[in-house]
Amino acid sequence: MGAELTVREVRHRRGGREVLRIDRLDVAPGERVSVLGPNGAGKTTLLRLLAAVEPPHAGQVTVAGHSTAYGGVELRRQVAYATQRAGLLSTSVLRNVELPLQWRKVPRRRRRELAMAALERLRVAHLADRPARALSGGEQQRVSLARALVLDPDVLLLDEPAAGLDARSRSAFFADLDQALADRAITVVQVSHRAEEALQLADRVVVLLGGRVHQDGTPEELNRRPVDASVAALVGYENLVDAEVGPDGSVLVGRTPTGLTTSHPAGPVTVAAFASGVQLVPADWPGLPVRITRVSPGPGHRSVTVSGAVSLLAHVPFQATASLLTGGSARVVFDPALTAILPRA
Ligand SMILES: Nc1ncnc2c1ncn2[C@@H]1O[C@H](COP(=O)(O)OP(=O)(O)OP(=O)(O)O)[C@@H](O)[C@H]1O
Repeated sequence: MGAELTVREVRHRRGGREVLRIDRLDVAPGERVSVLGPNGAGKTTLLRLLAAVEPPHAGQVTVAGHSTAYGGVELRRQVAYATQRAGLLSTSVLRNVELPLQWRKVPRRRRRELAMAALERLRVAHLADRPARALSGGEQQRVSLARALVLDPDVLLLDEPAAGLDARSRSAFFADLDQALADRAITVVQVSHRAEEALQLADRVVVLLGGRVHQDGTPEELNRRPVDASVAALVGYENLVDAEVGPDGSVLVGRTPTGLTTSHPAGPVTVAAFASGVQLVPADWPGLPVRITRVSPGPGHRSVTVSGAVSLLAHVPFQATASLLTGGSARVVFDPALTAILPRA
């Protein structure tokens, strides 16, 4: 059973400056929470407090009902913390994973069995005899996770676990991590500044901005209903457009209807649109009139930038782009399923 984590009225300073201010944050036993925030948002600071590396300057953090202020061996046994750098020792991979078991005085044979099983779970058992420092970044991340999981912790804290991996290795890594965690009710908190990482594995995503919780919801809620433009940008909405809601609920840019409607009251809003939700239609169709300023190939689509009534990035499927030429005219229509209407700050 994973452990419950609680954060209450926490204030924490670094270099004389308050960098974390969280009144309340709870993580239920077995829950998987991602903390998403830009560089410097306070993510690592929060993990360090949860890991009892340091106590908060004010307030309280508890793990399984015990305050981290007192540290303690029992608390450290329950929590595994994989820091941003894999931090492996310059011995063999197997030895790196065995070491925490040796500190716990696990007999040698059992140690080996458990370490090999952990390496197998992360698909790196074939590297057991290799020097740990001579591995690729992705291999080191896997070994580091095997080392964290070998003690069967109640809580796993992960700081940017897939940092430095390419897109393909990243999704393979998360798939294997998911598999490794599948039969365990372990509480997981992972931090990342990339939405595509934060949204994977998570039951819940906590958005941290300037040391404060800005939004707390399911990956679905974050995607569909970011609370404002800063969260929308973090989630990956490429376009943020100033717009107005008319008295009938229609959304206008300038005075031109976008085709979107909303239950927001009349007044200024921001339209957040994924580039894949921006459709370009012929210039004599209804929509926002634009001129195509650039067309460039992207993975599976063309990236098209437009300006005019609105400046936007559109991802247009290859087969639909034959008539899209730089300098040409078009109209923009939004796909409501890939668009969110947000209050304007
Ligand atoms: N040793 C330190 N001394 C002074 N300020 C620090 C120190 N470490 C971090 N900070 C500051 O504390 C704030 C929070 O840092 P933290 O490392 O928790 O952010 P983060 O969200 O994890 O960032 P990143 O994504 O870049 O790792 C930042 O403004 C940072 O500049």
